[in-house]
Amino acid sequence: MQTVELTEPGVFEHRERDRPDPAPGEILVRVTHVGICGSDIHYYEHGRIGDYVVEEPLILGHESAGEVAAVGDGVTEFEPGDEVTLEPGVPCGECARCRAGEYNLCPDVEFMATPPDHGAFAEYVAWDADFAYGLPESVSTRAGALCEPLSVAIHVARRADVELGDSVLVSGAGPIGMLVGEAARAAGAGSVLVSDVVETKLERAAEYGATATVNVAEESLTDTVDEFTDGEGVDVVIEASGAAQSVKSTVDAVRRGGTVVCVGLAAEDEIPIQTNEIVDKELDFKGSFRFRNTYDDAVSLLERGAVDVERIIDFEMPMSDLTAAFERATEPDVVKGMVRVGE
Ligand SMILES: NC(=O)C1=CN([C@@H]2O[C@H](COP(=O)(O)OP(=O)(O)OC[C@H]3O[C@@H](n4cnc5c(N)ncnc54)[C@H](O)[C@@H]3O)[C@@H](O)[C@H]2O)C=CC1
Ligand SMILES: CC(=O)[C@H](N)C(=O)O
Repeated sequence: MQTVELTEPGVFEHRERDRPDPAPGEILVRVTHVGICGSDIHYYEHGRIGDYVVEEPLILGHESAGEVAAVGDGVTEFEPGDEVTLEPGVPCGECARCRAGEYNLCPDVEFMATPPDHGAFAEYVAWDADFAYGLPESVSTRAGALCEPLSVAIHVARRADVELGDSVLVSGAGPIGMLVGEAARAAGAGSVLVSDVVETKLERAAEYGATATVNVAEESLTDTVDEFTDGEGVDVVIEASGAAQSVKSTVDAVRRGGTVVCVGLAAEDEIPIQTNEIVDKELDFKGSFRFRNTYDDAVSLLERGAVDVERIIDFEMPMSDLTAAFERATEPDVVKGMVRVGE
């Protein structure tokens, strides 16, 4: 089968590998669509993310969907021809965090496209059937591939305990911020204010349903939030940019007794923050990491039309042009690039 592998920063090589056989409990999936994630771009440009270093050729891509080509022994829930989306992390199932149900925090998780685990820019992937989810006819594999970033967003909305009518500030209008806005609305948020520093991203956020937007490179976030909430502060802040200034400003933007959830990953290891304000305002200040138990709900949101992931996709290119697709995905206006695998 054809694969595309990152051999060094900025270099993809097209290679032939043996098609995998599905082991007992696995399905073999003919991959049709893979979204390009910011982490794929980071590996492509830098060959590493923190301690995860690409030392051997690595197949990137973890936002994937396709068609079942074969099933391994013991798999009864799928048959060849079914369309599926793949949850990219398979946890150990045995550690304390897995036993507690927090499997997204498993230290031994095998996560696609995270060295040394390969991802989905390949014609076929053999994957644990328990981490595959059937797509109904109304949900395409192109949309189904984006159950992954949608899952990140659903988990964030759950961590934030978004309640009916809540005012929510989402910082960062990349794919995660866009989908967080959608998940917050689906959870009942009354209003969603989106901040960014790129005007075109804010225009996209407004088209996508943001109640209001603020360009924090040009306007004061505090003044906008005050105006938006009559000086109260928002009920929930979701930090989805990873920008240090944005992380710091969460504490000012949220109301007393409100909730801040950080999903963005900062370039810095440490960001100074007003801890006394967190105490004085009695904030719930949380992180959100990947997702757990979200895929069924992500598929259901797409099936019901409650979330439209198509609107964040800027382009689709074939895997045979993966370098061009990655270069295009780095353009500042682009929110999400999609790769078509196979015919
Ligand atoms: N915790 C988790 O499980 C996950 C975390 N991430 C992280 O979430 C963040 C968002 O992911 P993507 O949307 O893919 O990234 P992205 O880079 O596409 O989007 C970030 C957005 O933030 C904007 N931004 C930059 N400075 C800003 C500021 N001061 N205020 C407001 N917005 C600002 C950028 O213009 C951009 O539109 C990244 O840091 C990523 O690493 C992504 C996936 C999972
Ligand atoms: C979930 C992601 O998008 C990210 N690549 C990660 O490794 O957590």
